[in-house]
Amino acid sequence: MKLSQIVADVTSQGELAADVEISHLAYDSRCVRPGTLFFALRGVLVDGHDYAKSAVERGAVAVVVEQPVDLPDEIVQVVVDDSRYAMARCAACFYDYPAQGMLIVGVTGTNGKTTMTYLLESVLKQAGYTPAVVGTISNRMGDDAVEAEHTTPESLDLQRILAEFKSQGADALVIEVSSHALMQSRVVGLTFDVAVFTNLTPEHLDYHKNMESYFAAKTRLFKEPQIYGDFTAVVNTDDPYGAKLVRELNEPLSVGMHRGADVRVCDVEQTMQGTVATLETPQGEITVRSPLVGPFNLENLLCAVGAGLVLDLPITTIEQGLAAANRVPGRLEPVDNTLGALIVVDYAHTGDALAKALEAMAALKPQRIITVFGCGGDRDTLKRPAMGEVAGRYSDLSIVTSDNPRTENPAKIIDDIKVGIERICPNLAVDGDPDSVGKCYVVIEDRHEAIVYAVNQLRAGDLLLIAGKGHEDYQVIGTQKIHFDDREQVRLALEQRARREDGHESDQ
Ligand SMILES: CC(=O)N[C@H]1[C@@H](OP(=O)(O)OP(=O)(O)OC[C@H]2O[C@@H](n3ccc(=O)[nH]c3=O)[C@H](O)[C@@H]2O)O[C@H](CO)[C@@H](O)[C@@H]1O[C@H](C)C(=O)N[C@@H](C)C(=O)N[C@H](CCC(=O)O)C(=O)O
Ligand SMILES: Nc1ncnc2c1ncn2[C@@H]1O[C@H](COP(=O)(O)OP(=O)(O)OP(=O)(O)O)[C@@H](O)[C@H]1O
Ligand SMILES: N[C@H](CCC[C@H](N)C(=O)O)C(=O)O
Ligand SMILES: [Mg+2]
Repeated sequence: MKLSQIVADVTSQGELAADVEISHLAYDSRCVRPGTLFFALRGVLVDGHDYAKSAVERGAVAVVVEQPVDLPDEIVQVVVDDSRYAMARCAACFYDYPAQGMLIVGVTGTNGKTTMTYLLESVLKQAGYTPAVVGTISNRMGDDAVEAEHTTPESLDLQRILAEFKSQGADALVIEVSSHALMQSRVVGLTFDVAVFTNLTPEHLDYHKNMESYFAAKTRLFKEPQIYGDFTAVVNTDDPYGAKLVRELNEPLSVGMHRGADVRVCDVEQTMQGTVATLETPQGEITVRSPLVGPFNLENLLCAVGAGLVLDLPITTIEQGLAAANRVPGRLEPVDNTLGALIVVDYAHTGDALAKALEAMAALKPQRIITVFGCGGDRDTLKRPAMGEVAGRYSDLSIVTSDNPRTENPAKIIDDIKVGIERICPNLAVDGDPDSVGKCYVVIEDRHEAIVYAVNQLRAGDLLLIAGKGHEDYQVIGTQKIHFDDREQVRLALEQRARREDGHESDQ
């Protein structure tokens, strides 16, 4: 495709020094090959403009830059105000505007996005669509999935992924829109038919600095109709930031437990088997039956109903779609065992998510709650003491361990968590003595050992929550990614315990 065609939306024709043929787009110099148009992005760590020369050495024939760089004369430089915005527009053109003609549903908020995408995928399927799903777990159509690197892909990758999905028959997209994505124009080029705001609680404050900027980032999706479309927003007004957002929008659809919400709960019954709820909506009563458990999932179900209504889907379609939705991998996922305990793996990796998951579990009134968790490295450090405090408050025994330490020292991350947990339980458990359990914690840095220890503590009637990694089948230690799956680790620990106990019995 000619450069002039690709950049037509971001610059005027006359400004191009020459028109060249472009066969590939890239924003990372290491991915450049001959015939590439390279986008220089200013990053948090480095400035892509510093890599333009290296991109050219690898075969880039043109560059999109925010200021001219020192390059050979034959390299065409397209100067724009914002390279990320320009990249999104150019990628949409290069991949032949794959989002055009698709029904597009966006989900933003701190927690519940992935869960919502599974619910909405099922509702859209019920309505006869062939939806693609883009989010934290994977980018997929049905069961055909590619593991995701980010919750929301970089615009160039997103447009390429969408083009592939479209060629395979996708006519709808359900996409998680992270705050990073909105700050970095990753979803520019998509015009939404509906978007949902789930909630906003502290997370990613390393990047956004404070809650107001985080709120501003998340809500850009709803406040820039010239970019993202003039759709009706679905907002969870039980959340204080959701309540603030509805006051700032034109005729959104509010959902919540409270009487003032457009979609509200009249009646609900929740067990470990699922949720049955009757909702009042502007279109009449809806009965929700879902395998999802816990009060927070009722919020997610309300949001999904709201989105279905905004899309004008029949009530029976919404009901059947929600009933058919699968449980989301790694979200309150039970692991079978013969100990008479409930063992659950969950992706809670913020203070609020951990509180919501533990509240849901506490409602089952287990004998004791044992929680294994850590916090990711190279991420918001403020959530560490917050998660520590929450775990301490709800658990009889907390086992503090590593999550994905990435390039940080795991012991330092654990020290940050201890600041919060020690506000609640200043006592360290006496190692190995189950009777020491009672509002206390232990530190076991190795996550495998932590899970083994937790499983060995379990008695009938106990609940074990292993939080933070959910569906992840890896652990990032330093810059290495090793295979690690909490669910597998639990099974291994259960087998080990069973073998040991069998051995003891046969000794007697
Ligand atoms: C904080 C953040 O969002 N970082 C993302 C951002 O990085 P950045 O702008 O800081 O880029 P940088 O690393 O400084 O590099 C600047 C530019 O130079 C280029 N470069 C760099 C080195 C080189 O040799 N050659 C080269 O061309 C880079 O490709 C980039 O274009 O843009 C990069 C290119 O797209 C992303 O890879 C990177 O994701 C990092 C790895 C990351 O961890 N992001 C996480 C925090 C993230 O995005 N999370 C959200 C939310 C998660 C959720 O709540 O679910 C997500 O959507 O996943
Ligand atoms: N509506 C909700 N409110 C609070 N916590 C929730 C809600 N929904 C899910 N959670 C908790 O948050 C965890 C993550 O849920 P989910 O993956 O759906 O959220 P997400 O917004 O996609 O997260 P991420 O930002 O990591 O992509 C769950 O495992 C659960 O513990
Ligand atoms: N999307 C989140 C996921 C965090 C998951 C947790 N296991 C961690 O590694 O911190 C992030 O990238 O911050
Ligand atoms: Mg997600």
